[in-house]
Amino acid sequence: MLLKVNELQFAHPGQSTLTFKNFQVNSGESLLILGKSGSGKTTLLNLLAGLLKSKQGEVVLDGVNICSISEQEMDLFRGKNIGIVFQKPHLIAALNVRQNLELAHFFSKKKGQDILRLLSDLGISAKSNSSVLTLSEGEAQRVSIARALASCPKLILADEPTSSLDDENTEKVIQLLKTQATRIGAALIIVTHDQRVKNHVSNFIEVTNS
Ligand SMILES: Nc1ncnc2c1ncn2[C@@H]1O[C@H](COP(=O)(O)OP(=O)(O)OP(=O)(O)O)[C@@H](O)[C@H]1O
Repeated sequence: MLLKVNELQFAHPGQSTLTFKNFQVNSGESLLILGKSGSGKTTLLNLLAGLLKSKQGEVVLDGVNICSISEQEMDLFRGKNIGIVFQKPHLIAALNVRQNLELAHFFSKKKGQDILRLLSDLGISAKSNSSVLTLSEGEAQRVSIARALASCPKLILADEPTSSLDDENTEKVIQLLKTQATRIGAALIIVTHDQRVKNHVSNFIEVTNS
C-alpha cells in the first residue's frame, strides 16, 4: 500500500478540530476527495503533502509517517516523492517554461523525466522557451502538471485543478493527469467539486466536517 491515513485530525489555530476517515491508496490508483465547502478537503490535501503537520494520527507514505519527520526531512521527501498541482499554476514568472520544470528537477535531487518529452506529451513543447507570462490558463495549468510530474513522484496531489478551465481544457487536464499517473505508476488524488472530473474517476472519499 502506498498511502495510509490513520486516525488523522487537525485543528487550524483557534478553530475546531477537523477529523478525517481512515483510507488507503495503492500505486496506480486514482481517488477523489469530495465534500462541502469548508469541510476540510484542502486541509487534508495539505496534510498529505506534509505542508501541514498533524499531532494526531498518521499519514504513512511509502512506509514513512510524514507526521513524525522534521521540516527539513519533509522538504527533501516531498521533492522526491510528491508532485503537487494547485488550483492556480503558481509558475515562476522570471523563468521560462523549461526552466520552471528544471527547477523541479533541482529540488527533487534525483534524475527525473526528460523535460522536452514531458512537454511534448502534454502538447506544449512549442512553448518550451516561452515566458510563462505568455501562456493561456489551460497551457499554464498543463505546465504546472508537467512540473508536478517532472521528478516522477510516487504520489500526485491536485487541488481543484480544473476550476478555472473551460470544458475542452478540463478534459485535456484530467486525461493528462490520469494517463501520466498511470505511465509513471503514481497514485493520483484530486480534490474537486467539478462534475466534469467526477465523470472520469469513480473512486472517492467524502470529508464531512461542518
Ligand atoms: N489557515 C487557516 N487558518 C484558520 N482556519 C483555517 C485555515 N485554513 C482553513 N481554515 C478553516 O478550516 C476549515 C476547512 O478549510 P478547508 O480549506 O480545508 O476546506 P475545503 O473543504 O477545502 O473548502 P473549499 O471547498 O471551500 O475550498 C474551514 O472552516 C476553514 O475556515
